[in-house]
Amino acid sequence: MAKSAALSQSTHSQGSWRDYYEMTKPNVVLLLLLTALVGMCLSTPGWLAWQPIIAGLAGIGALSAAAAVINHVADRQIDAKMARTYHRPVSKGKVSPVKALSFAAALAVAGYILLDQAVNRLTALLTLASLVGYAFIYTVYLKRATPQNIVIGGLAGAAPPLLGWTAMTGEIHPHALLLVLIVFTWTPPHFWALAIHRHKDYARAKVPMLPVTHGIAYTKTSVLLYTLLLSLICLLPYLVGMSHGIYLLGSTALNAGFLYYAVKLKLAPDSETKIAMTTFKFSILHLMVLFVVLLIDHYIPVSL
Ligand code: HEM
Ligand SMILES: CC(C)=CCC/C(C)=C/CC/C(C)=C/COP(=O)(O)OP(=O)(O)O
Repeated sequence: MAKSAALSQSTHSQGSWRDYYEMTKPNVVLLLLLTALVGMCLSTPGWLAWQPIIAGLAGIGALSAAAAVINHVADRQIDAKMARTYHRPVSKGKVSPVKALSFAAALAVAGYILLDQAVNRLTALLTLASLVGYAFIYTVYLKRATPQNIVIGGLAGAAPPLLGWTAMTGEIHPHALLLVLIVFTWTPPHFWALAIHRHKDYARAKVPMLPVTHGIAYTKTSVLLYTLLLSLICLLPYLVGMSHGIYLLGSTALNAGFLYYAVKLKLAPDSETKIAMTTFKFSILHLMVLFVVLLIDHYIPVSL
């Protein structure tokens, strides 16, 4: 379903607010903000002041959204070749690259100034570094260069718990890095499950994602091994005394679920990719509930 013709630069219309909203990848940004909020709450024993929470989330959200918009511009040719993405506003020609980049610049400048002035400079700089990591290092370079693109590039998407933590304390704490490590390890099985389902898309667009370069069987094994690694890493918050009983039980149940799907995926025939999509969807539920459980456990510390 190649739609390269849709790239025609002469057909740009105004683009509706919906197009601009879609370019910010709102669902992804919402989950990123949940992980940032949990980083904020876990940084401090008691209740938090509202002002840095609101300013921190607005600033991190604006810079994340800006990164997503830049991704739409940088990837417009790739997106136009894939069934999943050909309808995106920039690849379809509904919003011009210049307008999209102006929107991204406005979001990025507003977000940076907000973080720098109303939160702290460390958080502003780390969030800007995450934008550069995702929008430029991952999107422009790694994505086209190596099947390890999302492993390395995943660091930017994993940063928000640390950004939330530094927003509250102004310091980089090992516990915050542990939360980053959890999201970092979660990213490969999250993405490769989808990439298995969409491997033909990526092959057509000549993007060297793991299922394209190393095959479906190897990618399934990688999903399973990273999910196993994730289950072990998720034990660390309990083992270092950062989290308690509710977290141990909740995270164990969630990781058992993720492992169940990863094993089912590995055992399914390579031609059957529906289970890959189920695994991908579960990965999103997994991370969302895991961070909610971290939050509940922080305020209700039950000893086990
Ligand atoms: C380099 C790292 C990552 C890659 C390559 C990646 C890739 C993807 C892709 C290709 C999709 C499908 C989007 C679509 O359906 O059009 C997706 C969906 C999603 N991702 Fe990721 N992801 C990454 C990191 C993250 C992180 C860190 C989070 C949140 C903490 C996240 C949250 C989500 C959510 C919530 C969706 C569903 C979006 C929707 O339904 O609109 N992802 N991801
Ligand atoms: C400031 C900060 C925290 C920045 C991080 C921003 C961010 C939106 C991270 C999420 C990662 C993500 C959705 C990758 C998919 O990109 P893709 O191009 O591989 O997927 P696509 O084909 O769906 O566009």
